[in-house]
Amino acid sequence: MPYSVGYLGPKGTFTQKAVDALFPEQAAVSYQTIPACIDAVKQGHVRYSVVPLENTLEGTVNLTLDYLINEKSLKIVSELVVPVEQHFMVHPNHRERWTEMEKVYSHPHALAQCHHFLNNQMRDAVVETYASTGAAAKYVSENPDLEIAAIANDQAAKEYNLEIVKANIHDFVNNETRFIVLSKNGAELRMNGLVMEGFKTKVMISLPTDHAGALHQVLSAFAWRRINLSKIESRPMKTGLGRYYFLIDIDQKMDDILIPNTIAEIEAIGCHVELLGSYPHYSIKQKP
Ligand SMILES: O=C(O)C(=O)C[C@]1(C(=O)O)C=C[C@@H](O)C=C1
Repeated sequence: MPYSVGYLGPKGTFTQKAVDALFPEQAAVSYQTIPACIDAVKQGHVRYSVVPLENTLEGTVNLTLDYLINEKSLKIVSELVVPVEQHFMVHPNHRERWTEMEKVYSHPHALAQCHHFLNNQMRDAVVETYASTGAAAKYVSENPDLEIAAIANDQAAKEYNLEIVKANIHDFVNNETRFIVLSKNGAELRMNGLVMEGFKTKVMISLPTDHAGALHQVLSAFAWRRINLSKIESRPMKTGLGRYYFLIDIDQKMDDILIPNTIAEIEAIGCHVELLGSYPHYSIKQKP
């Protein structure tokens, strides 16, 4: 049955690459911001939404995580890692004079992935953030008279008829972004055309105040059961200085005994535990 999928647009974003790989046959609906994508699935305008969660060079996309923490009605149902290659592009009129562009636009994460290039080759240009790489490329194509450039991917260059004047300007190779699929119905989502690499379960834990060694006890509840964790990070609760949520990725699927018993042990210390999703993960490999 056809359905629609929300993503951080417009056309030509890295999120669109993730959507094309995950949902090649469904209608993709573009939203201008990550919160708009999350609201669209929450309000039932789309069945799923795809948003970026983490990048190799820049780390967590805090906006996504902070929204997710507060959206109790949504769950992560799938995950896809996509290679990220950033290119410097201008309107074809400026092809010969690209080093003289006055402004460079892109998503903050994309700009942060290209520090060396910007510092060495575009030192005098003003760097300005845009809601997405695709939106930056679109703006550059719509303003051929301005001396401006965008950092975006090859699909954006094609979509908006821009010229890539410097390819692969990201600071380090193996640049990848992890995207998650959100839905109201928390059922795991397996993708047909992709090879599944494993399962994850993401939980969010808040510790009791004034409980010495609480985090140690949380981690040991996983450790003595030999449950592998692949990530632990903290985000502010935004209720007072020094108050943080801990987000933990468990390297296996939710089961009937092991993970529920671990959660019960953690809750017995006075922690609050919330399940953000138990889902398969996939990746698109880097080109050799
Ligand atoms: O702007 C885009 O193209 C996005 O899909 C967002 C995003 C991000 O938020 O990290 C995704 C991948 C790249 O790392 C740069 C930007």
